[in-house]
Amino acid sequence: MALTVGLRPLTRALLRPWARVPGAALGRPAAGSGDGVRCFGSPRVLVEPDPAAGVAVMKMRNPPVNSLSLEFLTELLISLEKLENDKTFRGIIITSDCPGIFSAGLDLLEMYGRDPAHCAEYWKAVQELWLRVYLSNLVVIGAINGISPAGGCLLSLSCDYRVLANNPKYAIGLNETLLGIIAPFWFKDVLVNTIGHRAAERALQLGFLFPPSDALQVGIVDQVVPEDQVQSTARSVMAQWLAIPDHARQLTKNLVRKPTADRLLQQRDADIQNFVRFISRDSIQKSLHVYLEKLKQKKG
Ligand SMILES: CC/C=C\CCC/C=C/C(=O)SCCNC(=O)CCNC(=O)[C@H](O)C(C)(C)COP(=O)(O)OP(=O)(O)OC[C@H]1O[C@@H](n2cnc3c(N)ncnc32)[C@H](O)[C@@H]1OP(=O)(O)O
Repeated sequence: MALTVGLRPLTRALLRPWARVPGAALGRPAAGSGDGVRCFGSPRVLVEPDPAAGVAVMKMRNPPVNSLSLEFLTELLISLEKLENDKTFRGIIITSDCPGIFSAGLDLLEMYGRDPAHCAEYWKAVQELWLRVYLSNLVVIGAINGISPAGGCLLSLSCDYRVLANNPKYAIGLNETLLGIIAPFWFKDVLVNTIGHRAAERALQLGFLFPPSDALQVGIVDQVVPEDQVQSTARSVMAQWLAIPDHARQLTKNLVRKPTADRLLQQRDADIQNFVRFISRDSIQKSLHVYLEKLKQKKG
């Protein structure tokens, strides 16, 4: 899938070929490789390749909470595009390097107090990441090792399979209404596709964040395992998926997912304009302010 990112110079600069990880991560041998295979990535995305298996583990590390800022989204896109275009890889495992947090979702500071042009650029990058993950030709498995609200949940839902760590704190769901905002139609579509219409209707309106047992029951994740088994389980599941011939699996995935993706592809600009109009409203900015203050006060 050819994707073009209409970004400003700052973010375009990040789209240079395959930045190497600075500092300690640079050239660190990939876990379990033992043969000099090197990790690569960018400041916020660490990629551990296992070429023999055809698998790469992509670790998100945008501390403290892996919020999906514009820069982070851009780095994720670069990593995904690189892996997609490298015939070595047939599957990726997306996981977090931030303890207890998979991703806190979209970065509220990219939507609060920003001008319309920035909000538009940000939303375009959010769309781009979703399309890239959702329509990836690779097998994409989410090894969800932390809480995963809103945009973090969308990222998880866009994987082909989700393994969640069994920790009651690791809730997952589209909780936008709790912030006084709404999940866009394509977030909603993916949830409906995953858990069904009625369950999605309740979950979306009430902003449910499902703890692991409920998440499994409703089907928002495929498997719940002890925390120390998340990565190994994701690996075993990957092996099952990779046993299927790529062309057959890819065409089938496309058949199933294309209609959902097309709904956004047919109206991307209108969706951006709608987002900008919505998020710029005084009442929505006030809601975001209140929510951000709550997050601050929680710290005491
Ligand atoms: C038409 C369509 C219109 C709109 C569509 C918009 C769709 C939006 C989708 C989204 O994803 S909105 C984001 C939803 N996310 C959340 O609700 C999660 C909020 N965060 C939390 O609940 C908690 O931070 C936590 C993830 C449970 C982690 O808790 P912890 O106690 O470990 O950390 P703390 O709360 O102290 O946070 C540390 C630090 O990070 C800031 N933070 C947290 N989340 C975000 C975020 N999503 N964006 C930006 N910043 C975030 C938090 O304020 C703290 O900052 P500080 O250190 O400066 O105080």
